[in-house]
Amino acid sequence: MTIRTAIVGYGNLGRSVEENIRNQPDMELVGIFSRRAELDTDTPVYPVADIDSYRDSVDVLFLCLGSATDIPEQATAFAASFSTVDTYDNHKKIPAHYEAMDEAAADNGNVAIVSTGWDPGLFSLNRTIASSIFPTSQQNTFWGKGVSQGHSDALRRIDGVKKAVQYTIPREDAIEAARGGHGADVTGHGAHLRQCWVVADESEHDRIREEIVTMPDYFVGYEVEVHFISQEDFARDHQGLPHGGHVITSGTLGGTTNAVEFSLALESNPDFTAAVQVAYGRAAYRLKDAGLTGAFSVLEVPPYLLAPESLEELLTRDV
Ligand SMILES: NC(=O)C1=CN([C@@H]2O[C@H](COP(=O)(O)OP(=O)(O)OC[C@H]3O[C@@H](n4cnc5c(N)ncnc54)[C@H](OP(=O)(O)O)[C@@H]3O)[C@@H](O)[C@H]2O)C=CC1
Ligand SMILES: N[C@@H](CCCC(=O)C(=O)O)C(=O)O
Repeated sequence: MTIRTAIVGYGNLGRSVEENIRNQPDMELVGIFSRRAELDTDTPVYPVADIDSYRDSVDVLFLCLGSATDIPEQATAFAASFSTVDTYDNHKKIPAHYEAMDEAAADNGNVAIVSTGWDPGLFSLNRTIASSIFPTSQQNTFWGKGVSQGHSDALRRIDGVKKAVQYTIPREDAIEAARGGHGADVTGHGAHLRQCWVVADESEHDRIREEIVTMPDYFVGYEVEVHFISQEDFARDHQGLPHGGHVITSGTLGGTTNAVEFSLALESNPDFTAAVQVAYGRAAYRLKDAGLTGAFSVLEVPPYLLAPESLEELLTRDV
């Protein structure tokens, strides 16, 4: 059995999904759908406007679009025609995204796995598992230092921005406080600096800075630095896409203090995010094959469905 996959949107994440699928034993890549006519790839490229004519030749469509504007505007139309897997990461709006994808997918007999990746994604799973272990717990999430693709995409959607990247920088003292069980006063907003490096014409700097610091969900409430630099400096200093972070949970059980920490250290945020997304693609295929439809979050997908191995093999190897 070969799962016939396709990609919509060919940026950092789309390129990493393409490369990842090449190494999957049970998947093939039918093509890439893009708004742009020409892409630098050997994979067949099709106009996204024609995507519906490929309904019968694609089992799972990977949505590799930006979360700031693309996914809210386009994702439900894709879910009406295909089983999909996305990495939508605007946390406040995930419940509404889930509901919209559920309706679009269920009405058309498809599966939509939403908000995979690592945060949301593997961090979400860990937050739920760790907090379920304790009757009461203290839980803190830290990101970085690294490139948030979601925040960088949001910067690039501002008119006049030619290039942009956003580094999320956590306060080390806040991480240590959480590890010591003293994270109660640590908030996500207070524990991170959002550092933006932007290329734009000088006449636009003031307006762009204002749009960044007032952007809801992404920047409001955080300490934000905005640095305008030249194309040359951007090309020299801001090509890497590392990231990572920690979910730290602690609680007391019968008078003893116990802690759980889940950490990621990623040399490439898109390569890792793509790897998670592709594994959930296998699950999407299997859920649909089992007759299920509608939206699923990572909390609702049994982990064995992610693996190419059989449940019997996993019981022997991993349990
Ligand atoms: N859940 C998680 O853990 C994570 C989630 N993400 C999510 O992934 C999303 C995508 O990130 P990323 O791939 O870095 O975003 P990009 O900005 O690289 O790509 C987003 C879209 O922009 C278009 N695009 C890309 N490059 C160009 C270009 N040179 N010129 C014009 N258009 C271009 C592509 O669409 P088209 O081909 O149609 O032009 C693409 O799908 C983020 O918004 C984030 O939300 C990322 C990391 C972790
Ligand atoms: N969704 C993030 C991954 C989690 C890190 C994060 O949320 C941040 O740096 O703000 C991303 O787009 O890179």
